[in-house]
Amino acid sequence: MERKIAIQGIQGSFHHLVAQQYYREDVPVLECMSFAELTKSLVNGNASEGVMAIENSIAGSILPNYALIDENKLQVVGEHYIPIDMNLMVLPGQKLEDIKKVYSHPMALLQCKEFFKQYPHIKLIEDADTAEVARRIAEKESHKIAAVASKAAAKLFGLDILAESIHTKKSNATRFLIISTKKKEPNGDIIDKASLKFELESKRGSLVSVLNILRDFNLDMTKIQSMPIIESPWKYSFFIDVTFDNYEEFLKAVGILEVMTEQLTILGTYKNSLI
Ligand SMILES: O=C(O)C(=O)C[C@]1(C(=O)O)C=C[C@@H](O)C=C1
Repeated sequence: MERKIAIQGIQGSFHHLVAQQYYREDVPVLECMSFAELTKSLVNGNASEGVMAIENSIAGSILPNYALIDENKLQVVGEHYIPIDMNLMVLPGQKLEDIKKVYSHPMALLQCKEFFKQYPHIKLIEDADTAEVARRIAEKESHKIAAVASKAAAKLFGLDILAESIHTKKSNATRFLIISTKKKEPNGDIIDKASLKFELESKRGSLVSVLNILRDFNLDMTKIQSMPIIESPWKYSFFIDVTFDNYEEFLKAVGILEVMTEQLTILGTYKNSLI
């Protein structure tokens, strides 16, 4: 039997949408109610690959997800970007004036902060998943409560959309990683992006030296994220993404970075999906 793809949330969530676009419309999914549960399902072998949000253009990086990938020694085997459209939805018949509480995923609420400033009487409550709230409202026939979720979720659970596209900037987008316990199998895809992690001694110019190597070997850094090393206060590890045209040059740069940095790990090499 085909193994499932782990997603955060349920059908109708943005993770589900990504799984459908990245694999195929009817891909079998394993619904997980937290990112920690998602990574656990991969480690336990209950899913073959997972879809995990890593950064949103309005709300920023999901820092705990860097730690989850690192701690569980997972590999990044792909990436996918989607525009995110947030909608306020309710049980049919409810009006905006009736709404007292709105539940959604914390990243979703962050993306709609500006919209809710107009309605200070509405309480925003963080929940595990956008679509799961929509399903709960429908199943329990909850009044005075709304969800922030995708249009697909409203359709799936028969809710009415009270306000469309309520995210702060119209260009809202989220980057998702495709993760696995195994390295990417060659499947004919071009490999032109990599995610790396390393630690640096707190020494003048140590990060600049790394950046110079990236430049010298024609690697384009698309993202840098520092993370505190919890065992050593005020010491940081760095997660970087680079794109390149020449895989050999990438390998040469890695060889040098191995000497210049501490604990260099290749978190994955895969196809760049940002056009
Ligand atoms: O709750 C969902 O529907 C999700 O897929 C989670 C999630 C996230 O983790 O960032 C996915 C994309 C959006 O940025 C908002 C929420």
